[in-house]
Amino acid sequence: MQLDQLIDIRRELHQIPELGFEEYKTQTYLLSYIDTLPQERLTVETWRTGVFVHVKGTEGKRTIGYRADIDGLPLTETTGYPFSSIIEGRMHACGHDFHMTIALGALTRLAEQPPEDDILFLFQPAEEGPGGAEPMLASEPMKRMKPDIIFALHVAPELPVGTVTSRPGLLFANTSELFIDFKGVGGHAAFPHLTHDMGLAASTFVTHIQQIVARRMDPLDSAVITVGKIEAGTVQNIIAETARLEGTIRTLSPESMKLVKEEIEKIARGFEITHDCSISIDYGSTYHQVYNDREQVEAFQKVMNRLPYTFKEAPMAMTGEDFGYMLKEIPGFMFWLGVDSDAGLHQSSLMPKEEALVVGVDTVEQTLRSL
Ligand SMILES: CC(=O)N[C@@H](CCC[C@H](N)C(=O)O)C(=O)O
Repeated sequence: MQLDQLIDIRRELHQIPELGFEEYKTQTYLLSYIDTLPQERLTVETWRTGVFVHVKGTEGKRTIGYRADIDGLPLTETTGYPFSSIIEGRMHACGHDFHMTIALGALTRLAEQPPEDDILFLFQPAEEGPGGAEPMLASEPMKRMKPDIIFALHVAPELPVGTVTSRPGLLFANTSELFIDFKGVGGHAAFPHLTHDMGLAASTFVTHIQQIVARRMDPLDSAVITVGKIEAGTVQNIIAETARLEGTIRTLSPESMKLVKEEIEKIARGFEITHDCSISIDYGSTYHQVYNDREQVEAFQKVMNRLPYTFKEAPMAMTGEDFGYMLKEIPGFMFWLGVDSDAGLHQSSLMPKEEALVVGVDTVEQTLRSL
């Protein structure tokens, strides 16, 4: 499969980003592309808005799994691409258009020239939230076709095209979403002493919880608490009766996640007294850490040594990935693929270099044939 064909697919997928478990157009696109491939060795099954594609190998002694996530983000694109998102307020700002295109490219090559092992492609919904990997793993088709080894990639804007990185052990963090609702007494802007301002409570809370990382965590450990959305009040001259914070917690171990949550809850109890309000906390979805199997990363490195690309050891990152749930049950690994973009992941001007698509397809295809 040539670069120009991959670019066409990527651009078509880039135009139709959809949120988790709403990937209807994406699923239709994937199915109609897969339908154009030689079908002799393929079994295609849908699962919710995702797709499983099983490729029957010539020997079929093992099954190797490859997972591509398919959802977009709630973000308005500012790339200025002529093939920008046509879906209002949605963007492929985490490279899942690349992930899907690379999977389709590798699938095309394997459908045309069969591998020895059976291969299972998983086009997985809802990686950005609420999490598609865990339910897909528990699904009936997955139980029936469960791979012996599994891997996945993620685009890396900070790496040059042609560079691939990974590491044995911990690659990505434990994550937990964080939703905090404040309820107090609002009122007239001119009489603050008669109210309990939830705008003030929530904004102070944001700065207070940062002290957990600075003063409650072991400095040799690490954590991130990010509040990505703050909402309070209705108009400029009414003191807010309610406020809501939305964020995410990242830690290097499940134990540290427990600690951070306990500390947030302690601060919330204190705030209920000092700000005379009630606070409720919901942790939304949580993702298990991405922990790479040493043996599989070493096997992957050997594959990379045979390809005309550069393999380097990756540092750990505080990104989260629900692929961690798959790696908890199936030995395997995740790797970063360099795509060289000035703008980073989750930025509205992310512009990965399309030459990286071929690097991705070569890497995935050769790894599926040789692990
Ligand atoms: C690779 C990547 O960017 N993944 C997301 C996963 C989000 C998990 C969840 N919605 C949360 O925010 O905790 C990330 O933000 O790291």
